[in-house]
Amino acid sequence: MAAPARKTVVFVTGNPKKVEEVVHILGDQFPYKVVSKKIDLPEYQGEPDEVCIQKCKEAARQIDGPVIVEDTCLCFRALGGLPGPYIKWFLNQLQPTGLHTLLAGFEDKSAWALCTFAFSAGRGEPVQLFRGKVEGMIVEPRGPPDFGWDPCFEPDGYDKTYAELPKEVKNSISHRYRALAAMSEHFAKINRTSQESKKNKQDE
Ligand SMILES: O=c1nc[nH]c2c1ncn2[C@H]1C[C@H](O)[C@@H](COP(=O)(O)OP(=O)(O)OP(=O)(O)O)O1
Ligand SMILES: [Mg+2]
Repeated sequence: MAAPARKTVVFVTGNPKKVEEVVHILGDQFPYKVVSKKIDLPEYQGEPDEVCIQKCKEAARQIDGPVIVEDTCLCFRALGGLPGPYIKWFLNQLQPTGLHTLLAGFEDKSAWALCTFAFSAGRGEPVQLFRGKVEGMIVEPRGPPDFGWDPCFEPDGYDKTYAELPKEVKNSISHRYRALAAMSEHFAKINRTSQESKKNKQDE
């Protein structure tokens, strides 16, 4: 018998680099078939969880079916966690070099990258969040400027920036990897539970 078709979930993002990494990280292990749709959702303000919930509700409203979205923060310890969810505007105006200079007056160059994925089964359905965090340092940019602030973020335990690390390495340790691992684990658990209950019914 053919395997049942996997359900589809739409990853809504305006950022093709995120899509590349998500596809690479998930491979075909994820219970849903992920397709991406390029929509620039509003850049909401607030705490990271709140931003993600609003973003996901808007995506579910537009797609009218299962969706995932994600929001990425880069938080400087010396600045009390800013730019955080506003990193996109800081990066646009300052480039990675300027992000490093922003900390010139501070001894503490530590930062953390936080990725939050949000899932909703459809319009009006609840939103579930999955988070991944990586601690590191803000350094003078090194490596190819292919993706956002990658050249100025050096994850703890490595002497290379995200931009200098091979893609396979970034994608096996990153904030995005960790958040996706949490999301995959959640859906794998749901799948196991529903298969067990099906089996129990058959055995009755
Ligand atoms: O792994 C990353 N490595 C380097 N830079 C990154 C990464 N992940 C996001 N970024 C950049 C993109 C954007 O300048 C900001 C997050 O803003 P964020 O709103 O989440 O992304 P976005 O607007 O580009 O795409 P989306 O349509 O999914 O909201 O940090
Ligand atoms: Mg955005």
